[in-house]
Amino acid sequence: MGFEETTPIQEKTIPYGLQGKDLIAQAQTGTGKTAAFGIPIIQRLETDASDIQALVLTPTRELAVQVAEELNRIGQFKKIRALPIYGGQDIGRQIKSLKKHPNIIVATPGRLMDHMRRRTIRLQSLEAVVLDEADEMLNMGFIEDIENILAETPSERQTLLFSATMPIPIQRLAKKFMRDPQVFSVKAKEMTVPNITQQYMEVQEKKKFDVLCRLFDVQSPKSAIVFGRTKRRVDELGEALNKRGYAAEGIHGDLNQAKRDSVLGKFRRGAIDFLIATDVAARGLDISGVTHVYNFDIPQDAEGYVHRIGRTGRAGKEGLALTFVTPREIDHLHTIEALTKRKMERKPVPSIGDAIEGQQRLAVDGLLEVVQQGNLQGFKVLAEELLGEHDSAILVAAALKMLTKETIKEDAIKLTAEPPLRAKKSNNQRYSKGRPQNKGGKNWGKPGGGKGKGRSNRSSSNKWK
Ligand SMILES: Nc1ncnc2c1ncn2[C@@H]1O[C@H](COP(=O)(O)OP(=O)(O)OP(=O)(O)O)[C@@H](O)[C@H]1O
Ligand SMILES: [Mg+2]
Repeated sequence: MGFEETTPIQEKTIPYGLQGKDLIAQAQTGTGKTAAFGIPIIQRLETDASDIQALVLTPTRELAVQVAEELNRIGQFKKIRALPIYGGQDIGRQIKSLKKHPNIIVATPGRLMDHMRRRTIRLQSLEAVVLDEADEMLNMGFIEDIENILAETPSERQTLLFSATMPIPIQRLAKKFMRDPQVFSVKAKEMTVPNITQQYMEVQEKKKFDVLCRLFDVQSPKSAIVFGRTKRRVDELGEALNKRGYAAEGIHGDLNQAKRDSVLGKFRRGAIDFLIATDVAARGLDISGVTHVYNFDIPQDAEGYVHRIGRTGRAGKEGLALTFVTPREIDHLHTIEALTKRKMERKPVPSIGDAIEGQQRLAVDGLLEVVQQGNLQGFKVLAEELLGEHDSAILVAAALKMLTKETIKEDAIKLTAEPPLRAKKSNNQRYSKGRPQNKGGKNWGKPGGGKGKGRSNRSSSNKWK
């Protein structure tokens, strides 16, 4: 897989995982938690057992697919097979695949329980259960389902909990169905990785859309995720961006699965530059090359913030996260900062002039790239002819004008306003109590390493430090 060394969380947890011990592991987004549970589980499994031996639960369908793919990559030479089981997919097809005896099931709770009721999945031989995004899975929405599922599994199973956020009350709750778990958690100060630049911008609700477009023009992100609060917001925003000529598509829970798959597929392939999403895409998704995350609407809480911005800056790469905050939401922003113990840098709203300048810069870059590629022989005669009749600076200026995206007309588009989010009472106890076991690996988290840009990141030897 091109991995050259373990990440800190892998180094800490794999030995315990191999011993079959229970674990609660909190480590920053994009630091390889999937392999941290996947490697020891796969190492311990028997290849020729016909029962399901391990179960991974995830909060979303897309994450189930992604985790199953990663487990299949890890287990390929041992011939371990992981099967994703999730809602929105044809159940008959799933039953067929289940008959081929996968070793590991990666499931969303609802569809799994459906199979349990039909007796098409039995969990009586399970060796290990993983809750990926454990705090989310143990949140109100899922807890009952999780309890029902765990009740059907052997009590001597290994239970592994992983997430980038693990509030103390959730850890306490989790211990009830674990056996003397080893806890690895990061200090609140290190909840986000340092390679994500965190900024915010104070913007009035009705100005957000124009400011977003200007930002796109100034920053020209290669690949960005824009998070909105509601499904309506995502729909409207996607449509509005298309009208302005940006390659964007939306993803949220009301779209059918085929649509969700196709949108995410296009984004992964780079066929669209902007993914507009609700929090359905906030957790776990590992899409290489996401350079920017924009919080068009401020997230509900600090956990949501950590996961959303964690879609960029993964595996040691750099990323930029920018959060819009309306004047009435400033307090809410400060409660998020208080929990992550990290300040976001305040940025001024870019002007139309900045946007135009950004577009012109982009045109210049484009022109210079073509110059560098060379192979212009076919145009040279024409060029010389033109230069005989016109001033050279005028000619280049005209070419640049043609290459520059037309200045946006900031009118016409109106999104339905979202009411401001109110700051909840700050709850600093959520992370600061208890003793974080984060000894060793002291360099991890400090900027300096992992600066290598571009594709070859996986082979730069100190990227995890
Ligand atoms: N030891 C390693 N060396 C290099 N790359 C790695 C290593 N382990 C994992 N990766 C890669 O790092 C990326 C992020 O991993 P992963 O998705 O498991 O992160 P995560 O910690 O689960 O993040 P999140 O909290 O967002 O779910 C993946 O592309 C994965 O293949
Ligand atoms: Mg993950």
